[in-house]
Amino acid sequence: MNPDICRERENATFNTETLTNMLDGSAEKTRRRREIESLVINDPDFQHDDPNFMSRSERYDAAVKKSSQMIMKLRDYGISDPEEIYFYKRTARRTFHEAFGLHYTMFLPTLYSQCTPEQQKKWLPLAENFKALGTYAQTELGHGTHIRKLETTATYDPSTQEFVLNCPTVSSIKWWPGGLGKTSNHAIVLAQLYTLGKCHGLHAFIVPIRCMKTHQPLPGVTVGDIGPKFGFEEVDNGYLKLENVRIPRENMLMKYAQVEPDGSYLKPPSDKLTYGTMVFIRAMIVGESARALSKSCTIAIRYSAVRHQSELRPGEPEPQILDYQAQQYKLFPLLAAAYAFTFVGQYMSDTYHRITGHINQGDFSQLPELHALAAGLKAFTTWTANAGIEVCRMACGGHGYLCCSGLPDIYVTFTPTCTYEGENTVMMLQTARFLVKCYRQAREGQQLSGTVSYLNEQQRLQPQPVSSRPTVVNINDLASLVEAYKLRAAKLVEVAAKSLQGELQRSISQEDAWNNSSIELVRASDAHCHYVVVELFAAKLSEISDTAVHSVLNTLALLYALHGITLNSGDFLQLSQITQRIKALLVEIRPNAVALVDSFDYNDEMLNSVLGRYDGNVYESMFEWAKRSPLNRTEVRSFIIFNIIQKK
Ligand SMILES: CC/C=C\C/C=C\C/C=C\C/C=C\CCC(=O)SCCNC(=O)CCNC(=O)[C@H](O)C(C)(C)COP(=O)(O)OP(=O)(O)OC[C@H]1O[C@@H](n2cnc3c(N)ncnc32)[C@H](O)[C@@H]1OP(=O)(O)O
Ligand SMILES: Cc1cc2nc3c(=O)[nH]c(=O)nc-3n(C[C@H](O)[C@H](O)[C@H](O)COP(=O)(O)OP(=O)(O)OC[C@H]3O[C@@H](n4cnc5c(N)ncnc54)[C@H](O)[C@@H]3O)c2cc1C
Repeated sequence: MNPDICRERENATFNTETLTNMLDGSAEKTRRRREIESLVINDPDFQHDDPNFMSRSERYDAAVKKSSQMIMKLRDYGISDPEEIYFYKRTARRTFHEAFGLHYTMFLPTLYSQCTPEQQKKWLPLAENFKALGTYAQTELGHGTHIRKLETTATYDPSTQEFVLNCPTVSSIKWWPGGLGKTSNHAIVLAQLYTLGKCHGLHAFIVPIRCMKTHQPLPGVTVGDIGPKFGFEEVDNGYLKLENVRIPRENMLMKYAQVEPDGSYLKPPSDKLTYGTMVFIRAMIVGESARALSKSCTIAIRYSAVRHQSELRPGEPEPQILDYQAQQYKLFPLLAAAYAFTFVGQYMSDTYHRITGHINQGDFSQLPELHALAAGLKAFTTWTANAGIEVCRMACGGHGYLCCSGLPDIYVTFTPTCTYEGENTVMMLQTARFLVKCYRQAREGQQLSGTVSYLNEQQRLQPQPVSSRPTVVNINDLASLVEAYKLRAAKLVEVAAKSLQGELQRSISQEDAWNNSSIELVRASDAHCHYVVVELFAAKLSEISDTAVHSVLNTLALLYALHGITLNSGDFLQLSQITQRIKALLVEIRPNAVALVDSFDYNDEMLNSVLGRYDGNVYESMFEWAKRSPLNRTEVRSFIIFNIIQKK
C-alpha cells in the first residue's frame, strides 16, 4: 500500500464506513451491495481485457456477450430486486454502457407505464425473457428536440384493423436509438397517429423490426448502425426506415389513448403522458451525474495524494500535489458537488416515484412540476458533472489523458447526457416555462407548493421588487446561504418574467418575446436548480446524527454554496470575504479528502483506473497496463520502419 495514501487515511477525522453506510441507506445495504459487487469481481467470466485494446466490432461483440452473461447469472443467483440488479450491472459494465441498455432503461419502462393490462400480459413475458429485445425509437434525422414535428406516421386501416407505419422522407428516418442498429428485434416507435383522416399527434407503437428466429430485418424495414461516435462504442446506435410496415391495432400502447376497431380515437387525460419515459430517464440521470462526478473525484483525489511534483519550499522534498491550494480549489468544490448531487439524485428518484404513484391513481396535478424539476435538474447536474470530469482529468496531468486513468472513458460515456433525453438548454427553457407561470400565479396571490413555494414567500415578505434587495449573507451559516440562493432564484425569475413582459409591451408576439428573453429564462432556471441543490444538501445534513460525519459534510456544503457564489458573483455581494472563507474551508477539508472519496466505496474493478487504485500503486500498474497494449504484442510492429532504418 502506498505510504502516502495510508497516511491520508490515518489523518481522517471521521469513520468512512459510517459515511458509506449513510450513502447506502444502512450498514446492511452496504453489506448486500458489496456482496453483489463481489459476485462480479470474483467471476472469471468478467475478467477481460480493457475495451480500449479492442476494435469497435470487438467491443460491441464483447458487450453483447456480457449482456447475455449477466442475464443468465442474475437468474442463477436469483437476483431480481431492481436496485440489486443495478449494483450487479454497474460493476460488470464498469464505465461503459451495455449493449442491451435501452431494453432495460426505455423499452421495458415504456411497456410498464404505457401498456394496458392486456398488452402487458402479451408483451412483458416476451420482453422480460428477452424474446422481444427492444429500444426506444423517437429521434429522427430531422428532429430530436422538436418531437411535435416528428414525421414518421402510423395510419390506421380499419379494413384490416392495422396501423401502417412509414418514414416518408429522409429526415423522418429514425436515427440514434441505442441498440437499434444490430441488437433489437423490436422498437417502441413514436409516430404521428392518423385515423379517419385526422392527425392526433405523437403516440407510441410496438414495432417488430427483426425476425425473432433469424434476426433478419422484416419486410419494409431498413435498419443498421449509424457508425462510430465520440464514445458509446459498445452501443449500436442505429437507423430505422419503415416502408408500409403493418402492425396490429393492438400494438399501439393504449393505456392512455385508444383507437377503436372502427378507427375512432379516444384521447388521453393529458397528451404529455406519451412523454412519460423521457421524464423517468431525466430523473434517473440526476443520479448518474453524481456517480460520474464522484468516480472522477475519487480518481483525481487519490492520485493527487500519491503524486509528488515540483517544489513548494526550496530544498524540501516534492510535495503531494494535493497540498497545492490551486489543486484543492479545482477538486474540492467538485467533491462537494458530487455529494450534493448524490443527495439530489436520491430526492429526484423518490419524488419521481411518489408523483408517478399519484398519476397512476389518476391525479395528474403534480405532473407539470415533476416535468420541470426533472428537466432542470437533469440539465443542471449534467452540465456541472460534465465540466467537472474534465477538470478531474486535467488535474491528473499527462496521466489523466491515458485511457487507463479511467477518466477519458468516464467523460466520453457521460458527456452525451447533456444532449440526449432532452438537450440541456431546451430542458432549462422547459423549467423556465413552469417558473414564469408560477411567478405569475404568485403575483395573483395563488398559493404555490413544492420547490417553487419560495415565489410566494418573496411576494409576501417585501412587496418591492425582489431585484432591488441586496443579497447579504452570513458566510459561515448554511441556513443563511440557503436564503441567499433562494433570494437569488426569486430575483432571477422576476428578471426573466419582467423581460418577457417588456418584450410583450413592445407588442411583439409571445413566441418572439420568449425567444428574446431566453438568456434570462435559462439563468432563472439555473438559479432555481442551484437553490434546490443547496437547499437539499442543507436538509440532508439535518438527518445526520454522527457528529464527525455531520461536521465534514457541513464543511463540504459550505464550500459548495460559497463556491457557487463565486461562480455567479454578479448575483451576490461580499466576494472578497467569501474567497478568504473558501480558502479556510479548503484547509479544513484537506485531511479528509481521501477518506471522503473512499466513502463512495468504489471498488477498483468498477473504477477501472490505475490512477485511482485503492492501494495507490499507480506507476507499477500503469506500466503493466501499457505492456498489455496490442501494439506491444510484437517487438517490431512495422517492417516498413525496419527497412527504412536498415536502408543503406
Ligand atoms: C434506469 C436509467 C438509469 C439511468 C439513466 C442513465 C442513462 C440513460 C439511459 C438511457 C438513455 C440513452 C439514450 C437517450 C434516449 C433518448 O434520448 S430518447 C429521446 C429523448 N428526446 C427528448 O427528450 C426530446 C426533447 N423534447 C421534448 O421533450 C419536447 O419536444 C419539449 C418538452 C421540448 C417540447 O414539447 P412540446 O410538446 O412542444 O411542449 P411545449 O409546447 O414546450 O409545452 C407544452 C406543455 O407541455 C408541457 N410538457 C412538455 N413536456 C412534458 C413532459 N415530458 N411531461 C409533462 N409536461 C410536459 C410543458 O410544460 C407545457 O406545459 P404548459 O402548462 O406550460 O402549457
Ligand atoms: C449517445 C446518444 C444516444 C441517444 N439515444 C437515443 C435513443 O435511444 N432514442 C432516441 O429517440 N434518441 C436518442 N438520442 C437522440 C437524442 O435524444 C437527441 O439528440 C436529443 O434529444 C437532442 O435533439 P437534437 O439532436 O435534435 O438536437 P437539436 O435540438 O437540434 O440541438 C441543436 C442545438 O439547437 C438548440 N435548440 C433546439 N431547440 C431549441 C429551442 N426551442 N430553443 C433554444 N435552443 C434550441 C439546442 O439547444 C442545441 O444547442 C441519442 C443521442 C445521443 C447523443
